[in-house]
Amino acid sequence: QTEIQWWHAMGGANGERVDKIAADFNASQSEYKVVPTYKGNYTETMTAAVAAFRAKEHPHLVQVFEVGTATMMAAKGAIYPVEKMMADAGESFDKSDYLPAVISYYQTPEGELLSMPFNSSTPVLWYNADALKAAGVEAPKTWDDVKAASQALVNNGMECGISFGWQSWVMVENFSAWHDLEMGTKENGFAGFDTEFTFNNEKVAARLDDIAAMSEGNLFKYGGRRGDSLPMFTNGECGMWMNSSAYYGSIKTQAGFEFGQTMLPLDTNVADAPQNSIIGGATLWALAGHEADEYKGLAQFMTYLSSPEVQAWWHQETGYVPITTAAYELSKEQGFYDANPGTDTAIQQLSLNTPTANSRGIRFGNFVQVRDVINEEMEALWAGDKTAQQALDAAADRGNDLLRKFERAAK
Ligand SMILES: O=P(O)(O)OC[C@H](O)CO
Repeated sequence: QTEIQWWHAMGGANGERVDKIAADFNASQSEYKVVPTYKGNYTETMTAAVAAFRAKEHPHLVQVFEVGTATMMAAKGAIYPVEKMMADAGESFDKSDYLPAVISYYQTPEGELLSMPFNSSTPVLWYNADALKAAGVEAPKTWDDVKAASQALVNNGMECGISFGWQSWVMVENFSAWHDLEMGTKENGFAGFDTEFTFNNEKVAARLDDIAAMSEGNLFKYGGRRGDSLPMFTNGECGMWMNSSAYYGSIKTQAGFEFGQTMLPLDTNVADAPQNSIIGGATLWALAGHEADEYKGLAQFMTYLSSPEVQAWWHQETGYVPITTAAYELSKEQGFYDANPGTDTAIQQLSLNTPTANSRGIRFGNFVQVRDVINEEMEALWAGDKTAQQALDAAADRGNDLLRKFERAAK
């Protein structure tokens, strides 16, 4: 049997689901064996793969989060563009089967698809339906609604109104896309690596200052950089939580209350209507330097993984979006959205309008490091050490240095 190594970043229940996908594929044929290995969180998995490539001990397939795209693209010689890999392996593959919001994020300017869509998400607003009902408020649609609902929740005895995680993704990257604001020049980096950040504008600053002010009386409570604040929501401390649609699986098993999800709130000072949100999550990158026969097995596995049945199952279990139209249609046919209202929020948000240059996505070099910088500066804001403008200006300056460093290295 030919082994195919798959490094991934899915811990807990999602790790078990990844194992099941591999095991089911392995049971479906006898030539190949996919071996999934959990390598830590997204950053750790990506770092491990880069180090392994240098040592020539790299896997065939690695899961990389969306902000690692520019870095992976620049790692010439290390990656095997998935579209080419499928063609070379003689595996039939049609890009148009996949969601445009996902495909467009992972294509070169010439239209070549670099990595295989697998677990794409988008941030949504999760709410404790029981708590909102008890406080006499509806699920919020605007930031004014969010503030009013937070106040009502706290007045009604809750410890906190709202929290969020992945704050650069939710409150800078997606806030910008949702309100059709530019995050950086050169079409958010898609038109070239010689780009500069522009997210330090007064609209983003005003919203973040307002959130910082909501710390008063715990209308807002900060709870960490990734999904760390999930328990604050599921334990019933905060009535609302903004984070990835992919927390669906965890919330379903951990929340002892009726919950719902709705679209990201609109800042009516910035726009009259939302644009569209952008994806997060990860895709699967084939790495170069293995045997042709192994890629043949990998290509077959890619086809299996993208099948409507596997994708619909993964989507319905996890809250990641169905990455193909067929998986979305199958989920509709299976009655998933009727039985679980709100579970199509992510896909609705992603396809709300034709994306603009501001809402297609972002492609910035060194963005994994830039996110650390944005996290640090936002934490200075939440701690009351900086105003939002000061924090954003510092993040943009430090981020621009990282962009220049990336540009120099890519030349
Ligand atoms: O929790 P995920 O997998 O939806 O990912 C969230 C962010 O997009 C990671 O960059």
